[in-house]
Amino acid sequence: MNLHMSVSVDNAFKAYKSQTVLNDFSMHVSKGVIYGLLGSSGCGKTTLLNCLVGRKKLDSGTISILGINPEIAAVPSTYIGYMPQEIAIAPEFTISESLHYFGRIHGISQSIINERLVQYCKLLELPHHNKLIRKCSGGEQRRISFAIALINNPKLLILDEPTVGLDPILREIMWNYLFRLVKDQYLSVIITTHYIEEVRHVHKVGFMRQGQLLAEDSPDKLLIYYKTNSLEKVFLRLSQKQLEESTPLLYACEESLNPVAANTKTGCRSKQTPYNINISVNRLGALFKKNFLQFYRNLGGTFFSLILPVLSMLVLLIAIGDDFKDINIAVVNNEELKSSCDVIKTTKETCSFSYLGCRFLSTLKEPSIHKNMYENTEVALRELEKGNVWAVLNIPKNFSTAFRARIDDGIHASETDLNMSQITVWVDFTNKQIGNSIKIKLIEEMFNLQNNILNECSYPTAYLTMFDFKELFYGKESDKFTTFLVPGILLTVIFFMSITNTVDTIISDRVGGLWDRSLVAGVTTVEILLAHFITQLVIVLIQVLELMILTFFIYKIKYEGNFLEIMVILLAGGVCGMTYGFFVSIICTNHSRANFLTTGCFYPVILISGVIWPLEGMSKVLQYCAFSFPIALPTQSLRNIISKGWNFANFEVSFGFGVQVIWIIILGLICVCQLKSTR
Ligand SMILES: Nc1ncnc2c1ncn2[C@@H]1O[C@H](COP(=O)(O)OP(=O)(O)OP(=O)(O)O)[C@@H](O)[C@H]1O
Repeated sequence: MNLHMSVSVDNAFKAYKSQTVLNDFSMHVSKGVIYGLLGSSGCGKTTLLNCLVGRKKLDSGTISILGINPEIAAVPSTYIGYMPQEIAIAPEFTISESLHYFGRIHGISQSIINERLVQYCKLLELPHHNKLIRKCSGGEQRRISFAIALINNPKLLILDEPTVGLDPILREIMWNYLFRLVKDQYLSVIITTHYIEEVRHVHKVGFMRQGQLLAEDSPDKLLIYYKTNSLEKVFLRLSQKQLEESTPLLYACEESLNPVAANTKTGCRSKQTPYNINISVNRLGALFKKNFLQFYRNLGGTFFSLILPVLSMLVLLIAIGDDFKDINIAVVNNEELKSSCDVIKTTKETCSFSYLGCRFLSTLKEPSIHKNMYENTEVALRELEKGNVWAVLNIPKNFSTAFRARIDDGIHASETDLNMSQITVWVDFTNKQIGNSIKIKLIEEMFNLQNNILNECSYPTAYLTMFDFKELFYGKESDKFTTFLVPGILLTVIFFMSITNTVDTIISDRVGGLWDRSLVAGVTTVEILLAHFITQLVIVLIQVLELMILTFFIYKIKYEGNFLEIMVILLAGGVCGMTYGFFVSIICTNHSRANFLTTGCFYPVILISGVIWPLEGMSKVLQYCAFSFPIALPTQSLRNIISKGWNFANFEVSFGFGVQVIWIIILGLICVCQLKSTR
């Protein structure tokens, strides 16, 4: 180990799938120097820096940072100050909150952070410290990012293109400050830049091309060696030489011959660092504050999380499940003139077999049925054909007398009487729900009319009645379709809201680089996941409570079972959605992919999970598929608690809950494994 070395990289290889990005790369940075890493776009500079700070892992080769091999032991995060290429600060933070967030992660006291905040604001000409990051200009954001890299007074500063977007005066200020830090604090700096002449005065430059280091030395020595006055020309000459020789070429100063480098051309795969499960209250506190600020400063997200679930449920409760209204039907009453029907309204109903058509029609009332009287069946049927009515009723001429004959003569009734005592109905079944509702309504009303007449005449009512429907244990005939829908919709709303919230926050952090920057600053993956988990759990809890208050207390949907058990199933649904959200955020690298994966599973889940249509109406294969989904069986559990009053002691309830727990465990494990293997 060379104690004068700040960073040594030896024989590094790194590939993304088939593309080799670092190809036998070696580089050496002494303590107390500024090292300018130069290279064309896409040559692997950022990849190298990511490997140095632990964001990525080498496929083979060795890295030593301040004498520590990060493959063997973690480099203390307080040693390194890191400014990534992306801004990597939460846009919802203010400048002050950004510095406090990273300072707190590094374990720096509030008073010191405040001191440094004042110092950096002055030095880097930052706007007022209460200004939101999203309202700062690109150059301001870059300077804030630079200040964050300095907040922990690091021994090694790694800066990925820090001067992009800065005006020459600010660039000058930044460079002067770096030279002062190196002089005063014996700090080492690795800096990448596209502006080659910018590094003219650094202590050492490294030229990188196609994953290899072409040369590293002081700019002066390189200029003398290549007999030119421009570093740009040096780079061009080196590049040409590499093309001509097409073999690794290294013009190296004596430092590159250090013993570590010479002895470590192992070519073996890097060892995985053990998964860090340390949890610090300080870092968790910083993460919670970050999550809270991101939540409440994001008005759209807050609205989405807290108002939308209630709105969705409200729409369901108002729009679905109520009885149909104003269904137009056409009626042809051949029995009597229309005016005769008015007579029976004032006539006391006795055992009289007259105007039965009118009596039947008087039971079909507004608001559900709207009757349109016609004198002629052909005209009525034409209305059905035109789609103006949903059904046509034709009451025969001798309906009442034939009805009496049917009752009196029983099986001896003539065929004519049997036919004449039947009302012919043509129904438009293109809308199954409406068609069936008309059918059921007509059958029910005819059943009531028959019973009334038999009662008036003191005949036994069982005479014409083949079924005696009774309500016993569960459910009432008067229960609306909403009662069936509520459990599934509650679970689905919670499940998908939870997915969307989780995906939105995590992907934003990952894409913006904040996740990785926090890791480099010392936060562990477990802490990030735990902080997200607890924050999301609080949001899910609020969502569950507002949905339950709306459904069961404001809209007064009856629930037979235990309120707390309903809450447990809904919370588990939320956690299930959250773990699926974690999974989506980990495997997707951007918002649009995550959206496809989230919305892509919405319809299959909602359609085949028995939320809208009973599972019994599906094929067996589909039913088994649905059972494995995180919504189907839990919906049945919830339905059993709400409608039947069952509890967790009942297998039908606990099994659905078990499915949720299994989903949570499996998805959680996949997330942890995926996070371990993605570097
Ligand atoms: N996660 C990734 N997956 C696949 N390829 C990647 C990934 N990250 C980088 N690359 C590819 O690796 C190569 C080197 O990328 P890198 O960002 O390290 O280059 P760079 O030198 O920093 O470029 P620039 O100066 O433009 O930022 C590029 O071709 C890039 O497309």
